[in-house]
Amino acid sequence: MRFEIEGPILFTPLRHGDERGFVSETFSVRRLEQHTGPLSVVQDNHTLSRAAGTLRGLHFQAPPMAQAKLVRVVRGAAYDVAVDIRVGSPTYGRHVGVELSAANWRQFWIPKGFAHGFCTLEPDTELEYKLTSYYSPEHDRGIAWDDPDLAIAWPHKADGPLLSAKDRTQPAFSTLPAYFQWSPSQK
Ligand SMILES: Cc1cn([C@H]2C[C@H](O)[C@@H](COP(=O)(O)OP(=O)(O)O[C@H]3O[C@H](C)C(=O)[C@H](O)[C@H]3O)O2)c(=O)[nH]c1=O
Repeated sequence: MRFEIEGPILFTPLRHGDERGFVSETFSVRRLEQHTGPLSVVQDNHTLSRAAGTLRGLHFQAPPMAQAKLVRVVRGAAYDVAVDIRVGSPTYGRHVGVELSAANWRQFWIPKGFAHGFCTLEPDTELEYKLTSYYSPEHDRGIAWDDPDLAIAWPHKADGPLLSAKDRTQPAFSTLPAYFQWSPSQK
């Protein structure tokens, strides 16, 4: 599935079931490259968030260490969000939000030029996500999860999400430098 915002892709790999269970090709470069163009995955992350209502985001890495991400939930469920931060994009500042879960088996492709975050919907939620550039703390950047200009309807609890100290103090979207430029031909 594609969205009004050009770039993000949501898809569900097949699960080949039999009486033992199933086999699923959860990652295939040749299949993904048909939609994303040339791909070079260099890192795989696995995160565990113990409490439902844990929110990690909104994060991205600045060029030249910008990352495209392929996200899936292997246990539990999460509301996963990608925000268009490509200056000049007709959908600049708008976001796509999707529910990813071990049950729905969905995967979410988030190209470079997007900030990423998720809020868990169940306890002990685990995500695995593939990255096209290595982690670089010096290039780690963020935007406030609750920025009014982004107006993301996070499914956190009434008393607010569980956040890292870093995520409690991320800058406002309006202060974001032009890290990414949009171009019509971009995949
Ligand atoms: C992301 C990352 C973190 N770390 C270390 C650095 C810290 O010692 C510890 C926690 O890092 P941080 O608080 O940045 O982790 P998250 O809040 O989950 O950050 C991630 O959250 C959102 C969802 C993202 O898409 C990014 O991958 C990333 O920004 O793991 C590493 O060693 N390698 C890594 O790739």
